[in-house]
Amino acid sequence: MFLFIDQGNSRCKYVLTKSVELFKEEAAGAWDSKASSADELKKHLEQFAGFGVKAVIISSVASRETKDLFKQACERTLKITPVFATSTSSYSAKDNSAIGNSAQLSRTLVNTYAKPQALGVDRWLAMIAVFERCVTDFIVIDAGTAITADWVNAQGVHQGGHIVAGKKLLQQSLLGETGGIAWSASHDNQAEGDLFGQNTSAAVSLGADVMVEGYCRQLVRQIISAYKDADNSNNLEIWITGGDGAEVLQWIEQELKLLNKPIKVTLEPRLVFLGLNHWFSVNK
Ligand SMILES: Nc1ncnc2c1ncn2[C@@H]1O[C@H](COP(=O)(O)OP(=O)(O)OP(=O)(O)O)[C@@H](O)[C@H]1O
Ligand SMILES: CC(C)(CO)[C@@H](O)C(=O)NCCC(=O)O
Ligand SMILES: [K+]
Repeated sequence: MFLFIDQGNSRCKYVLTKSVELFKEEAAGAWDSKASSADELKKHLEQFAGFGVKAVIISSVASRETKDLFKQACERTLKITPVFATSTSSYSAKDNSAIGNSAQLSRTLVNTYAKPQALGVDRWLAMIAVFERCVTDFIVIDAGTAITADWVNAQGVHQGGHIVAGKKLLQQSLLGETGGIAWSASHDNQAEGDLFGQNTSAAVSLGADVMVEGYCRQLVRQIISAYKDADNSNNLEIWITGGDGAEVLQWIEQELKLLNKPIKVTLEPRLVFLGLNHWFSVNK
């Protein structure tokens, strides 16, 4: 069995699979990333002890210390040293005629960061997964604790991206960093209000909703504007993943409809895992 792990800022998600080639999920689940003391981590990993795990492959955006803690816990409980995926300067796609790639035998995804490893590995893996499934320009949006959007052209060159705070981070930054808001919110039993908050909790949470909706809609406008002079604006796909992907999909689709732009949008919750699987296929 192979254990694939996506260690995000809030949740640690896993997939167990018998075969890297087929990547069929035998089991999948998640736990809270914050609960990461050595003991708690050990408990989480012990659930895999009876599965005959041969390798542990991990995408982690955690700190060096948290990664080390994970490595030690893995070595103690499963007797396996996990392999951590890293962002690299390029990735060569498999020859895949199923997606219309018979003409271009070698396709390469290019990381344009001056320091390639500085690009979040989850972003890189999500790009790899889409690159393996799409031969046009694409945008990949990962809506997790942070929301990231990355733009890759048909030649495979990363054009850059955005990193924005997701809903929970937006709320935490207000409630955590400003004493007055936290004090006011501490008087709220529950959020009151529908469109506009009638107490602090609701004002902060409804505001965060509008921020995320606004970012998604404006992102679509920015993309459409970038393609306005191109005759190939239909040669663009949008791919979405992450815990809040379904909600982001809704805003993106509404905005595209409003602008009458029939761009193909795909929600694929497993993009980071699919990318991690491709990464492992070439790095094992
Ligand atoms: N079962 C769940 N538990 C917790 N959050 C969930 C769950 N299902 C969906 N979500 C949503 O997922 C969001 C977190 O997304 P995700 O799990 O992709 O983030 P993450 O683990 O922090 O990853 P990253 O740090 O890579 O963004 C939360 O804001 C929440 O709204
Ligand atoms: C932005 C996050 C936190 C998203 O999970 C992650 O990709 C990350 O830590 N990135 C490093 C910074 C960068 O990608 O430019
Ligand atoms: K993620």
